[in-house]
Amino acid sequence: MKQPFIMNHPLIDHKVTLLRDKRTGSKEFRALISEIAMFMCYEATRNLSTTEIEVETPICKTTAKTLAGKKLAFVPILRAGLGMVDGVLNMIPAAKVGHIGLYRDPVTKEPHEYYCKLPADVENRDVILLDPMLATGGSAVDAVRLLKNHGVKSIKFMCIIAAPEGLDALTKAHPDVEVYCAALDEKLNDHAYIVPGLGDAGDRIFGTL
Ligand SMILES: O=P(O)(O)OC[C@H]1O[C@H](OP(=O)(O)OP(=O)(O)O)[C@H](O)[C@@H]1O
Ligand SMILES: O=c1cc[nH]c(=O)[nH]1
Ligand SMILES: [Mg+2]
Repeated sequence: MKQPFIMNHPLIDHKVTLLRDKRTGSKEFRALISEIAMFMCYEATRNLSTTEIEVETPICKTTAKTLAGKKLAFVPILRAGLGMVDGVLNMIPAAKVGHIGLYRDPVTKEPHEYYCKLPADVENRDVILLDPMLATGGSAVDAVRLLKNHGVKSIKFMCIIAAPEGLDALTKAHPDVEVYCAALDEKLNDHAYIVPGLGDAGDRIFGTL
């Protein structure tokens, strides 16, 4: 089983603290989610393969690295995952974007799928699944299953805050998926919200509190 990659970086910790603050309004919240996603994308793409090409600088000809290998797709889990999309696209503008719509039933906490639109060639792409919150893990487990049912073989999951329960569920169900998170919190409360967490990410991004 792969260990989750916890960002552990002062700039990210600072931004996550601002996200947690209940006084942070939607405009700033959205900007912070996007910035954190951009930083995280840097780590999640660290092992992309490169190849040498010839390039002529104003000084001389040389060989230099360029991205090689498979193409990427970002797949946000609606709604909250949408907040991470512009940050990661800032880093990799050529990536395709798929969407998986899931909402968590407020009573059972089980995820329900309501939308799925993926790039036609998704099975040939490295997919980075995006959702700021990994709580019980139900939504992430289902989203990864959906991607695998579409033939995707290489999947990374990027979240901003994870609960130990969600990490456990995701790594048990999908041990092949690498997980990147900005912060690993303490636990879930009786309503399956992350403690201390940041509240409901989707509602805070879209102002639907
Ligand atoms: O790990 P889990 O227990 O499944 O919980 C995490 C899910 O809950 C939230 O979505 P929500 O259902 O609130 O939908 P929203 O993004 O539309 O607000 C969050 O964005 C995750 O998708
Ligand atoms: O703490 C939580 C749990 C699920 N979804 C959220 O947005 N926040
Ligand atoms: Mg929500």
